[in-house]
Amino acid sequence: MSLLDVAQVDFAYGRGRAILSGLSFVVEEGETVGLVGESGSGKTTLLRLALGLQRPSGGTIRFDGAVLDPGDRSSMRQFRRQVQVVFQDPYSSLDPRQKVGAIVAEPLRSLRVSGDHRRMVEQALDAVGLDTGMVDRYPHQFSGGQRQRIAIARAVVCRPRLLLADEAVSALDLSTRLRIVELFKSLGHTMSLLFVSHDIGAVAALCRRVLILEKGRIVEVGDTAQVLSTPQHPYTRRLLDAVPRLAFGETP
Ligand SMILES: Nc1ncnc2c1ncn2[C@@H]1O[C@H](COP(=O)(O)OP(=O)(O)OP(=O)(O)O)[C@@H](O)[C@H]1O
Repeated sequence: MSLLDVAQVDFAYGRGRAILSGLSFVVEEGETVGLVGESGSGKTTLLRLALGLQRPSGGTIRFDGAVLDPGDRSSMRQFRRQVQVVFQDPYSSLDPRQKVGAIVAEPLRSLRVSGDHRRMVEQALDAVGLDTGMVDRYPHQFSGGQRQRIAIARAVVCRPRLLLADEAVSALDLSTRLRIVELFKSLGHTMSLLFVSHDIGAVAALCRRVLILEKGRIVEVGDTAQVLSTPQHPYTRRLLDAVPRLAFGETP
């Protein structure tokens, strides 16, 4: 049984045009999967469906074998503990009025997780390479890369089984991006990761498998090294030609 199982999913906003069509893929427990596509291809929409924030117009999404039902509040609360997300912008995603400790503890409070929250926050900060003494500081006292570490600490504090990352390194400068990619790599040892990015270099460094999304359809899936070295679909070839290849080291 796969951890996340997206089967024949279609989606449209309201009565609008199809945004996602016939999408099928899985993310296995412990796997790191990249999702690459141009702006507007439907990446964020797909993540919203995987988070249960939107309901598919057709098809099903299963998490750990159970169909995701955004209308079922108690199963959604269980689910939210297991699936967390990191967004692109480390500036707008953190509440400037809250101290780091409160920000990172927020999922523990809202999901009513029992246990020693202070200790869990310290463990999460430690996991993302931040000093635990930073709990009493405010987001504006940190750089973009550190803020993204805070956002990642908040996402991992309740030890999710699946982490969704939506362009989570795209707003960072190159050297910071490399360090955050390394952080995701280390987190990938303890959780599954669906890493959405138009940054093929970051995907190559992080993800063993990659899905290529064009206008809401998956046009290519495969081993990242293979897809990047011998792309089969013309859209993948165009994407690779258009994106500067960054020196991210070896594919895993
Ligand atoms: N709330 C909405 N209502 C109607 N259409 C929307 C809504 N949100 C997104 N769309 C449309 O859905 C399509 C896919 O958008 P989405 O944000 O999922 O793409 P994306 O691949 O994540 O793009 P980007 O990389 O620019 O964020 C776009 O054409 C967008 O205009």
